[in-house]
Amino acid sequence: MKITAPVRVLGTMSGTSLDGVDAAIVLTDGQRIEGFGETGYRPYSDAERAVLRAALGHWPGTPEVEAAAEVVETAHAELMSQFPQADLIAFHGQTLAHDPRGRGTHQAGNGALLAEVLGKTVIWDFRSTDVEMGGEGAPLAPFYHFACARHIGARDPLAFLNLGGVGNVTWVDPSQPGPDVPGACLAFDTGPANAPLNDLMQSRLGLDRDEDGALSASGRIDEGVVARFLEKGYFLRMPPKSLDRNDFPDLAGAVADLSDADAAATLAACAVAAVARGMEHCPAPPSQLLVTGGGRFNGAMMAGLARALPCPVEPVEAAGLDGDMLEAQAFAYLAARVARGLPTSAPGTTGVPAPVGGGKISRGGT
Ligand SMILES: Nc1ncnc2c1ncn2[C@@H]1O[C@H](COP(=O)(O)OP(=O)(O)OP(=O)(O)O)[C@@H](O)[C@H]1O
Ligand SMILES: CC(=O)N[C@H]1[C@@H]2OC[C@@H](O2)[C@@H](O)[C@@H]1O[C@H](C)C(=O)O
Repeated sequence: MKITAPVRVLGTMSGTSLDGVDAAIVLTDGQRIEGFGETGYRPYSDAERAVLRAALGHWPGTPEVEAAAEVVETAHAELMSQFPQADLIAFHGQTLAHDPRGRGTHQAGNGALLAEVLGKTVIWDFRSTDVEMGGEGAPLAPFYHFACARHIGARDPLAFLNLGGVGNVTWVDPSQPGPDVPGACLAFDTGPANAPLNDLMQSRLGLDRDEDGALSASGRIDEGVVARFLEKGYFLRMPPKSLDRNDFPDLAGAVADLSDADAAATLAACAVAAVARGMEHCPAPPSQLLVTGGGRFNGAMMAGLARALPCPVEPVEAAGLDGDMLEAQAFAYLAARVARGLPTSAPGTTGVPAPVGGGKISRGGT
């Protein structure tokens, strides 16, 4: 479909936390955000999550990935069918393995199949082209962060932080003419965010997460563990740079001897310290840090960020945005850009040598 005016794009995202699929409608022409529409969520069942978890780190062609793809496709088809009003659909899929400098990047799920089942145009496989062109393939939300900065009327540089399973930050200068020009965006993954804490809660207490960060807030931070964590090579690399969910396998072992509360406090502090270290790369001090993703509900992480950073730290809701849906919206926005032939990443966001548009377009119906 050729976009010339704003269309209703349904964006979907299945994040590294493996909790479920988010869906959100954005009215956009791929440049401006004209409005927001309905949203939805389809959680994975425990059995489905186990299939996804078993496929983490595996590559296409393995039975683990095939089983995961089926789970992802079924969940997305169910959720997407609840949005008959969508003109266009964005399907991110589930990242199972991400190794941009080695084997590439893989998001499970076949968008062509979804296009056929739903009878609508589906845009998918957003990351491969960027990686093929020498980029990190992630993060991809930054161009949408730029559009959000414009949408909320920001004039001074600001930063968006996503605290999902992994953390990623985008420094944005909304006074630039577009997200792909040099100096408009600097983005990268900050480090592990909720994933190690979730894994700790699961293995020690059989819980999915540290609700509101209560356990983290009750413990004592082991500063030695945090200091050793910051010595990892990843933090010495200049951005742009990206991570796979399980790129810090030693972190669980580093808190193994601590009490539940102290281990949780220390893992939350590692997530915060990684962000604070990352923010040192900002080209100019941001006027504020707007936090999206589930970690904005973790009181210990938010308090830690407020202590560590010189600028105000607030959830994106403070600016009228929806922190539960921002990433699903981001892929809706990127799909509109793909449909228009506009770039979706740039040297400042993924390290790709020149702005590039990713995404496969699969047409459904007649
Ligand atoms: N009320 C809450 N209290 C504490 N933590 C929470 C709460 N709600 C969500 N979280 C944390 O946020 C995580 C989900 O965040 P989100 O949905 O942003 O991640 P994701 O999109 O799966 O990951 P990514 O952005 O890395 O792909 C949960 O797994 C949990 O750790
Ligand atoms: C390879 C991949 O799926 N990366 C995710 C992950 O989750 C957070 C962080 O790591 C970010 O790089 C990215 O997701 C967001 C939505 C992005 O591309 O902007």
